[in-house]
Amino acid sequence: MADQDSILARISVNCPPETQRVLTAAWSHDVRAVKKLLDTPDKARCQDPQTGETPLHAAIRSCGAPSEDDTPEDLEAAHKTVYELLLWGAIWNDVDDHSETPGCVAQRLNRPELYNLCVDAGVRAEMIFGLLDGYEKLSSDGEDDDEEMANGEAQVEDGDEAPELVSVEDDQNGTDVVDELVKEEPTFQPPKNDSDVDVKSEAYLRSKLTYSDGKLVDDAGNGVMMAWETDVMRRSVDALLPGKEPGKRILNIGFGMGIIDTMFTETKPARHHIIEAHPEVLAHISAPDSKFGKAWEESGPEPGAFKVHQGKWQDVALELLHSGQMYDAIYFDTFGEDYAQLRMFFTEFIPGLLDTRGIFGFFNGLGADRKICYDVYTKVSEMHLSEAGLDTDWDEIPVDMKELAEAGKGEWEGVKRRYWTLDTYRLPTCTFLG
Ligand SMILES: C[S@@+](CC[C@H](N)C(=O)[O-])C[C@H]1O[C@@H](n2cnc3c(N)ncnc32)[C@H](O)[C@@H]1O
Repeated sequence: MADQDSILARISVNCPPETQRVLTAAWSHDVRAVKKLLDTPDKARCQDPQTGETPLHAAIRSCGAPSEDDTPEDLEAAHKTVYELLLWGAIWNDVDDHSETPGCVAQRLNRPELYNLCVDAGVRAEMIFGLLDGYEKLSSDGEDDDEEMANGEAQVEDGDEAPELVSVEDDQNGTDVVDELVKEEPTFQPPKNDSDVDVKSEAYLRSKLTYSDGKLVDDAGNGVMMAWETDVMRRSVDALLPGKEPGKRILNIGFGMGIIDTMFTETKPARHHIIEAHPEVLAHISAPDSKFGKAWEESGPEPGAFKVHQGKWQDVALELLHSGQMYDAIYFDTFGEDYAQLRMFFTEFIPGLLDTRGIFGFFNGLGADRKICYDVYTKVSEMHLSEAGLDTDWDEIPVDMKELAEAGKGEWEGVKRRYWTLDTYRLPTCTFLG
């Protein structure tokens, strides 16, 4: 086992004794001790303040890579420990000081059974978040609560902070004010990485964009669209229009560099609608040398058949829905929006806009900066798609990582965030069930 994975390297001398006890029990797969120590979810979520090791990391890491010394009993004990920790609310995606989640450790050590337990825990957690999200929207002050919670989670760096002096006031008689020394436990500060950049839709739609060298980049340096995705776009067109018969009705959401729209025009559709919201992309579309300007719109088989709808899809698609438009192929690829928006498109728009024999696809970049997140989101999106009455086929496409392997280099030169890190793209093809 590499040094960085040894118990000495992972449980630091600064680790509070209670956390140390849970980590050590998890590390040695002592299921009885783990059960005894875990009496609240907090315990299953404890972290070494220096290494960020959680009991879940410890239980997986201590297995090491598969070896001849493994016995079925060891593996069963490891499995049971991980299961017990998850039962007690251990968090599937906490990262340690090497920016690894427990699932990343299982993947690196080639422990697929433990990796799959982490994926399943991730799916459960994200499905529950999805439900809570839905309920939050019903509450008028949900957003404030969220903000307060986020602010309240400020973390203490390192273990050398001075104990904090707090005043405890007795409200009953208003007189008894006691100053108490409260020793705050040090907490782990996860390392910052480039995937922490949070792009917000409204800010993106106001940002300045640059088209250059096979890239569309916003003013914060985020890659909005990149030429390396051309193969994914080609395969998406193949999946959406098998046989490439002319005369299909196509809706594409998000123009970007116009890569997929150019491919769609080659199939000679009867209707080709594009929805785009960014003013600079729209200016690019209507520039004199654009293939999608006025002349293209006027070249459609009937007025309005070829059209760039200006505005956010949330508004435009609603109008299309209300006016009874239907499509044989719909593709969705926006930028700066969270998964909740995509899910809303699945459940609230696809059933009305897609012909019963139509095909829907989307750019599947969900969680693509970490394999376990990608695997979790594949399952979560498949479940939400089936809620919308859709059956999903996933086609695995190899991605040539030669020019994509290192942040800031190759294709990523001039791009802040490496939003893709995986050598396989999972392409979704969705059709109505039954
Ligand atoms: C990743 S690019 C699309 C790339 C495209 N598939 C191609 O082949 O070039 C995303 C596009 O979605 C647009 N967009 C982002 N949010 C949007 C929204 N709410 N409504 C409509 N378009 C949006 C962006 O401005 C951008 O042009």
